[in-house]
Amino acid sequence: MLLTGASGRVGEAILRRLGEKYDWRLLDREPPTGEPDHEYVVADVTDEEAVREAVEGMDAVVHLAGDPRPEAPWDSVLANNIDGTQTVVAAAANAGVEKFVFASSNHAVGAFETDERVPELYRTDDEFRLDGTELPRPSNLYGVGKVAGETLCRYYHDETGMSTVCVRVGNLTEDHPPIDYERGQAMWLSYRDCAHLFERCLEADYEYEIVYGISDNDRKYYSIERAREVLGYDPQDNSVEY
Ligand SMILES: NC(=O)C1=CN([C@@H]2O[C@H](COP(=O)(O)OP(=O)(O)OC[C@H]3O[C@@H](n4cnc5c(N)ncnc54)[C@H](O)[C@@H]3O)[C@@H](O)[C@H]2O)C=CC1
Ligand SMILES: O=C1O[C@H](COP(=O)(O)O)[C@@H](O)[C@H](O)[C@H]1O
Repeated sequence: MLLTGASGRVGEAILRRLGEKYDWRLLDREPPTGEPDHEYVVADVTDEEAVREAVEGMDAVVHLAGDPRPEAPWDSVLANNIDGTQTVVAAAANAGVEKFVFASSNHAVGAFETDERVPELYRTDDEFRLDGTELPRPSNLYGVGKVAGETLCRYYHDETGMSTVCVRVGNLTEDHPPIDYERGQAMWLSYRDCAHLFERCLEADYEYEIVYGISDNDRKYYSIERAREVLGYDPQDNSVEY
């Protein structure tokens, strides 16, 4: 399995629980901080030759690398998130990789959080839900880049049949949900559920999917039914318990 952006937070959550389970090849533009437990490629995801070599022989690719900042400027979104994703997904599809898992974001649909809907939307008794079938509605240029990534995944799935899942990740934090932040609590993804969700993305059978990546929070405006149904996602954590 190839894991891009392996040295970041999502990579850490995945490797902490799934490090032993799979034969990983890690890729990041930052060198490892210590002696890595797995093969480690230092490369930028916009480097076509390095990416072509990195996907060789891989059954699956988990693509996390990119600029994670909601306020990321366009030049960074364009290079790291759009060009980078195109480079990785194209290389994977051309190399015959079977499964491609893309870390999309809540910001692909963040503009559904209109002034009329918030803050009630973030609370337990509100019934509004996004389920992945809605049209994209990005809240910033970073979100636009994630929508582009989802569309690239759709295109390469249709071109080559590579199974592709876009996980609209909520707010990943370690140990407990964000404090004094209702939005973050409604879209909390625990480290444990994060690893489990990506594991299901590597194990389940699917064609092209968009799912939400959050824990089973009482307060939520993202449905996790599709992830349950198609991937067998069975989250254990809930921000209400903190
Ligand atoms: N952490 C979260 O709550 C959320 C994360 N995501 C997405 O998940 C992915 C991972 O996010 P985090 O782990 O939180 O970010 P992070 O910043 O901790 O990790 C990203 C990693 O990607 C690497 N990277 C960035 N650009 C690169 C490039 N051009 N080539 C090679 N490596 C590159 C960085 O060196 C870093 O190690 C990102 O795509 C982000 O947009 C989406 C929603 C929420
Ligand atoms: O996509 C992302 O979303 C989370 C949550 O967004 P926020 O605007 O509520 O903080 C963010 O923490 C993360 O850095 C980003 O990659």
